Amino acid sequence: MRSKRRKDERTNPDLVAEESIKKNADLGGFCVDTIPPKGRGVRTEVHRNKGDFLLTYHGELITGEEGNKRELMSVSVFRFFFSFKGKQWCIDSTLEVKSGQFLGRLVNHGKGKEQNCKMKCIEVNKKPYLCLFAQRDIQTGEELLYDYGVSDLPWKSPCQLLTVKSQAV
Ligand SMILES: C[S@@+](CC[C@H](N)C(=O)[O-])C[C@H]1O[C@@H](n2cnc3c(N)ncnc32)[C@H](O)[C@@H]1O
Repeated sequence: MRSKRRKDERTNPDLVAEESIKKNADLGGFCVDTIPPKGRGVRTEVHRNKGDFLLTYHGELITGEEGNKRELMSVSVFRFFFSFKGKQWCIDSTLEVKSGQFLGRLVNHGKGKEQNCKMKCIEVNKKPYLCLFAQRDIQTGEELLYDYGVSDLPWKSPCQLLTVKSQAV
Protein backbone atom coordinates (compact mmCIF):
# COMPACT_ATOMS: atom_id res chain seq x y z
CA MET A 1 0.00 0.00 0.00
CA ARG A 2 2.73 2.39 1.05
CA SER A 3 4.88 1.62 -2.02
CA LYS A 4 1.84 2.16 -4.29
CA ARG A 5 1.36 5.59 -2.70
CA ARG A 6 5.05 6.42 -3.26
CA LYS A 7 4.74 5.37 -6.91
CA ASP A 8 1.64 7.59 -7.33
CA GLU A 9 3.55 10.49 -5.84
CA ARG A 10 6.34 10.00 -8.35
CA THR A 11 4.02 9.82 -11.34
CA ASN A 12 1.07 12.10 -10.49
CA PRO A 13 1.82 15.25 -12.55
CA ASP A 14 0.28 17.63 -10.00
CA LEU A 15 2.45 16.14 -7.24
CA VAL A 16 5.57 16.29 -9.42
CA ALA A 17 4.75 19.99 -10.04
CA GLU A 18 4.27 20.58 -6.31
CA GLU A 19 7.61 18.96 -5.55
CA SER A 20 9.37 21.14 -8.14
CA ILE A 21 7.71 24.26 -6.65
CA LYS A 22 8.75 23.32 -3.11
CA LYS A 23 12.32 22.60 -4.24
CA ASN A 24 12.31 25.95 -6.09
CA ALA A 25 14.01 24.30 -9.06
CA ASP A 26 13.12 23.28 -12.61
CA LEU A 27 13.09 19.61 -13.59
CA GLY A 28 16.09 18.66 -15.72
CA GLY A 29 15.98 17.76 -19.40
CA PHE A 30 15.13 21.10 -20.99
CA CYS A 31 17.38 23.50 -22.88
CA VAL A 32 17.20 27.05 -24.21
CA ASP A 33 17.64 27.53 -27.95
CA THR A 34 17.53 30.52 -30.29
CA ILE A 35 14.54 30.07 -32.58
CA PRO A 36 14.17 32.89 -35.16
CA PRO A 37 12.10 35.02 -35.29
CA LYS A 38 10.86 34.26 -31.79
CA GLY A 39 14.13 34.80 -29.94
CA ARG A 40 14.86 32.29 -27.20
CA GLY A 41 12.68 29.23 -26.79
CA VAL A 42 12.71 26.00 -24.80
CA ARG A 43 13.18 22.48 -26.14
CA THR A 44 12.78 19.20 -24.30
CA GLU A 45 15.87 16.99 -24.30
CA VAL A 46 13.87 13.85 -23.47
CA HIS A 47 10.55 12.38 -24.57
CA ARG A 48 7.57 13.67 -22.53
CA ASN A 49 4.30 11.82 -22.14
CA LYS A 50 0.88 13.42 -22.48
CA GLY A 51 -0.08 14.88 -19.10
CA ASP A 52 3.49 15.18 -17.75
CA PHE A 53 4.38 18.21 -15.66
CA LEU A 54 7.02 20.26 -17.50
CA LEU A 55 7.93 23.67 -16.03
CA THR A 56 6.61 26.41 -13.76
CA TYR A 57 6.21 30.03 -14.82
CA HIS A 58 8.43 31.37 -12.09
CA GLY A 59 8.30 34.98 -10.88
CA GLU A 60 6.92 37.41 -8.34
CA LEU A 61 3.26 36.82 -7.42
CA ILE A 62 1.43 40.17 -7.29
CA THR A 63 -2.19 41.27 -7.59
CA GLY A 64 -3.62 41.97 -11.04
CA GLU A 65 -3.98 45.61 -10.00
CA GLU A 66 -0.28 45.88 -9.15
CA GLY A 67 0.56 44.14 -12.44
CA ASN A 68 -1.50 46.72 -14.37
CA LYS A 69 0.28 49.56 -12.56
CA ARG A 70 3.65 48.09 -13.53
CA GLU A 71 2.45 47.72 -17.14
CA LEU A 72 1.62 51.43 -17.21
CA MET A 73 5.10 52.25 -15.97
CA SER A 74 6.87 49.85 -18.32
CA VAL A 75 5.41 47.18 -20.58
CA SER A 76 6.81 43.68 -20.15
CA VAL A 77 6.20 40.46 -22.11
CA PHE A 78 7.07 38.58 -18.92
CA ARG A 79 3.92 39.44 -16.91
CA PHE A 80 1.36 36.64 -16.88
CA PHE A 81 -2.15 37.70 -15.79
CA PHE A 82 -4.64 35.09 -14.60
CA SER A 83 -7.56 34.58 -12.23
CA PHE A 84 -7.53 32.35 -9.16
CA LYS A 85 -10.37 31.94 -6.65
CA GLY A 86 -12.27 34.87 -8.13
CA LYS A 87 -9.36 37.35 -7.96
CA GLN A 88 -7.01 38.66 -10.63
CA TRP A 89 -3.34 37.86 -10.17
CA CYS A 90 -0.12 38.40 -12.06
CA ILE A 91 3.20 36.60 -12.03
CA ASP A 92 5.86 39.12 -12.89
CA SER A 93 8.84 37.33 -14.34
CA THR A 94 10.48 40.39 -15.84
CA LEU A 95 13.67 40.36 -13.82
CA GLU A 96 16.22 37.98 -15.32
CA VAL A 97 18.35 38.23 -12.19
CA LYS A 98 15.50 36.75 -10.12
CA SER A 99 13.84 34.37 -12.59
CA GLY A 100 16.54 33.86 -15.23
CA GLN A 101 17.44 30.31 -14.24
CA PHE A 102 13.82 29.16 -14.59
CA LEU A 103 12.86 28.22 -18.15
CA GLY A 104 9.04 28.39 -18.06
CA ARG A 105 9.14 32.13 -18.75
CA LEU A 106 10.95 31.49 -22.06
CA VAL A 107 8.35 29.15 -23.56
CA ASN A 108 6.92 30.68 -26.75
CA HIS A 109 3.35 30.94 -28.04
CA GLY A 110 1.87 28.32 -30.36
CA LYS A 111 -1.69 27.61 -31.31
CA GLY A 112 -3.63 24.78 -32.92
CA LYS A 113 -1.52 21.83 -34.11
CA GLU A 114 1.81 23.37 -33.05
CA GLN A 115 0.70 23.76 -29.42
CA ASN A 116 2.00 20.85 -27.33
CA CYS A 117 1.55 22.04 -23.75
CA LYS A 118 -0.91 23.90 -21.60
CA MET A 119 -0.58 26.35 -18.69
CA LYS A 120 -2.56 25.37 -15.61
CA CYS A 121 -2.88 27.06 -12.23
CA ILE A 122 -2.28 24.81 -9.22
CA GLU A 123 -2.51 25.68 -5.53
CA VAL A 124 0.38 24.96 -3.18
CA ASN A 125 0.30 26.19 0.42
CA LYS A 126 -2.72 28.36 -0.46
CA LYS A 127 -0.82 30.20 -3.19
CA PRO A 128 -1.40 29.92 -6.97
CA TYR A 129 1.39 28.69 -9.23
CA LEU A 130 1.38 28.53 -13.02
CA CYS A 131 2.58 25.21 -14.38
CA LEU A 132 3.02 23.83 -17.87
CA PHE A 133 1.80 20.30 -18.61
CA ALA A 134 2.21 18.27 -21.81
CA GLN A 135 -0.97 18.32 -23.86
CA ARG A 136 0.20 15.40 -26.01
CA ASP A 137 3.34 13.26 -26.24
CA ILE A 138 6.30 15.54 -26.99
CA GLN A 139 9.29 14.17 -28.89
CA THR A 140 12.92 14.74 -27.91
CA GLY A 141 14.13 18.04 -29.38
CA GLU A 142 10.66 19.55 -29.89
CA GLU A 143 10.12 23.15 -28.89
CA LEU A 144 7.57 23.62 -26.10
CA LEU A 145 4.68 25.85 -27.22
CA TYR A 146 1.48 26.86 -25.47
CA ASP A 147 -1.38 29.16 -26.34
CA TYR A 148 -0.85 32.48 -24.53
CA GLY A 149 -4.62 33.00 -24.73
CA VAL A 150 -4.23 36.60 -25.85
CA SER A 151 -5.87 37.90 -29.02
CA ASP A 152 -3.69 40.95 -29.67
CA LEU A 153 -0.24 39.37 -29.92
CA PRO A 154 1.99 42.28 -30.95
CA TRP A 155 4.22 40.33 -33.37
CA LYS A 156 1.11 39.24 -35.30
CA SER A 157 -0.48 42.67 -35.76
CA PRO A 158 -0.53 44.19 -39.30
CA CYS A 159 1.34 47.20 -37.94
CA GLN A 160 4.24 45.01 -36.78
CA LEU A 161 4.30 43.10 -40.10
CA LEU A 162 4.46 46.37 -42.05
CA THR A 163 7.39 47.51 -39.94
CA VAL A 164 9.26 44.26 -40.56
CA LYS A 165 8.55 44.48 -44.31
CA SER A 166 9.70 48.08 -44.64
CA GLN A 167 12.89 47.28 -42.74
CA ALA A 168 13.65 44.43 -45.12
CA VAL A 169 13.31 46.60 -48.28
C1 LIG B 1 7.44 35.26 -22.63
S1 LIG B 1 8.49 35.75 -23.96
C2 LIG B 1 9.10 34.19 -24.54
C3 LIG B 1 10.64 34.20 -24.62
C4 LIG B 1 11.21 35.09 -25.70
N1 LIG B 1 11.18 34.41 -26.99
C5 LIG B 1 12.62 35.54 -25.38
O1 LIG B 1 13.53 35.38 -26.20
O2 LIG B 1 12.82 36.09 -24.27
C6 LIG B 1 7.30 36.27 -25.14
C7 LIG B 1 7.90 36.91 -26.35
O3 LIG B 1 8.49 35.94 -27.22
C8 LIG B 1 8.21 36.22 -28.58
N2 LIG B 1 7.34 35.15 -29.12
C9 LIG B 1 6.68 34.19 -28.41
N3 LIG B 1 6.03 33.37 -29.22
C10 LIG B 1 6.24 33.78 -30.48
C11 LIG B 1 5.80 33.35 -31.76
N4 LIG B 1 5.02 32.29 -31.91
N5 LIG B 1 6.22 34.04 -32.86
C12 LIG B 1 7.03 35.12 -32.72
N6 LIG B 1 7.48 35.59 -31.54
C13 LIG B 1 7.08 34.94 -30.42
C14 LIG B 1 7.50 37.55 -28.60
O4 LIG B 1 8.48 38.55 -28.74
C15 LIG B 1 6.88 37.62 -27.22
O5 LIG B 1 6.67 38.95 -26.81
